[in-house]
Amino acid sequence: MMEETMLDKALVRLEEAARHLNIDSDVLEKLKYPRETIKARLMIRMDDGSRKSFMAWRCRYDDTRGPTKGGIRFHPDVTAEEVETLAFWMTIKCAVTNLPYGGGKGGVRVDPRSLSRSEIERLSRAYVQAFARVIGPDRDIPAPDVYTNAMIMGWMADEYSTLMGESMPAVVTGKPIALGGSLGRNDATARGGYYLLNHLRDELKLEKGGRVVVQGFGNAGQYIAELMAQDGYRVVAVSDTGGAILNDDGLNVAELIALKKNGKSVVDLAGQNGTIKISTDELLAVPSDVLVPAAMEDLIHKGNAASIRTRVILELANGPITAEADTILNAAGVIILPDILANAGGVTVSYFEWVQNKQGFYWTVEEIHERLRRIMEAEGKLIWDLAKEQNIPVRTAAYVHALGRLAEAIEAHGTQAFFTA
Ligand SMILES: NC(=O)C1=CN([C@@H]2O[C@H](COP(=O)(O)OP(=O)(O)OC[C@H]3O[C@@H](n4cnc5c(N)ncnc54)[C@H](O)[C@@H]3O)[C@@H](O)[C@H]2O)C=CC1
Ligand SMILES: O=C(O)CCC(=O)C(=O)O
Repeated sequence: MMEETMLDKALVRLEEAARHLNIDSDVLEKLKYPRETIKARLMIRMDDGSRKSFMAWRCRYDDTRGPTKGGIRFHPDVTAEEVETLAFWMTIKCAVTNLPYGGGKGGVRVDPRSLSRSEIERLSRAYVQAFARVIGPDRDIPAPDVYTNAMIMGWMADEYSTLMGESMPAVVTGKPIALGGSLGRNDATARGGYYLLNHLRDELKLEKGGRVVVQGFGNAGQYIAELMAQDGYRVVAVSDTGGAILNDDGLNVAELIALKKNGKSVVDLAGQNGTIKISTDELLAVPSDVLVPAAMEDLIHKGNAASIRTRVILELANGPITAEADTILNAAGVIILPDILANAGGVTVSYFEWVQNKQGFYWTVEEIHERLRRIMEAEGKLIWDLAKEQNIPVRTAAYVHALGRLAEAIEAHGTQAFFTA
């Protein structure tokens, strides 16, 4: 028997949602496979004059609802299958928030920490050269993800514009403001999750002063810690690849962010003002009101799920909880606000950036925040109410919500031909 792949495991959640809807079997057949996954070997010149090559992928999973959209990840362990699974989640996520997009994702197998800034620039430009026929402002629109950032998106947009011979900022989102980026994209993933949590605060019985634990302290993790601390929550434990720290009186989030900006790990704060170093598994067992996974997939699994002492999980990471762990946590009464809803703020503000680029007319940060808040609250509440009405986990409700929209679009398309790679 063939081993179940990461995508197979992700699809189980879609199949479960389909049981709550009366949809044509064609819909599931269409959503079970990526439309196309392209791979390329990127060859770049290193600073010492040598050449080095890196595997890279771009997956356009489904474009029924619009151009495919999703980030590019630079990570030493990235695989084609991971990229396809992340692109599948993007397809569902864009339908959750009703953005006019399908789902895509990209990856380069590289440890960017081992490259210089100019090597990363050459790699980013090589990615665009390799995938120039795949991406495009009305075809497939990349954005940042793990270990990529605004600077990289700026290089990518610039390379694409150079290749096409005209300014095309709408090909990539998450760019620097000076190159057509949107105000509010930097903290959008965390802010969207924060608006959702805040809107459901009464239902979740959350109170100011509540304890927050954050796994992963990058873009999503730092901003959620900052927003929650500003709102009176106590961020008691955080982690990164260097390890984890705990302070029951609350960590100094601003100090931690400054530390990270200087290229250090959160564990470098251990030993100061009652902050202690703990293991990454101990982090999950720290009692909290809200646990925020903001690192990588599958870090919460059947081996550590039972140790988790929290009431609410806000999934800012994509796919941080395995299906087995999900079952354990649901049985324990932990409410999980799932990735496809909780972290949709990032792609939502990416959509705003794309609209602004196409219009050539830019919005204030207040307008961005207000539009983001409205979407997160409206979609979040519909999903929450569906979960209560049907007595199903919020994750299943989010899939049902998205699948309804996808089914409508797939059926409306009729017998559109599609090809798999
Ligand atoms: N950046 C964005 O706009 C969006 C990101 N996401 C998801 O959020 C998650 C985090 O992404 P970003 O914050 O953008 O990445 P990032 O590259 O800014 O930060 C990743 C962080 O995770 C930490 N990390 C990695 N492996 C870890 C481990 N095993 N244990 C603890 N910490 C670990 C790293 O040290 C780093 O602090 C990913 O799942 C990503 O797909 C989701 C939606 C949008
Ligand atoms: O901003 C975007 O377009 C996509 C962000 C992303 O990769 C994600 O939501 O996982």
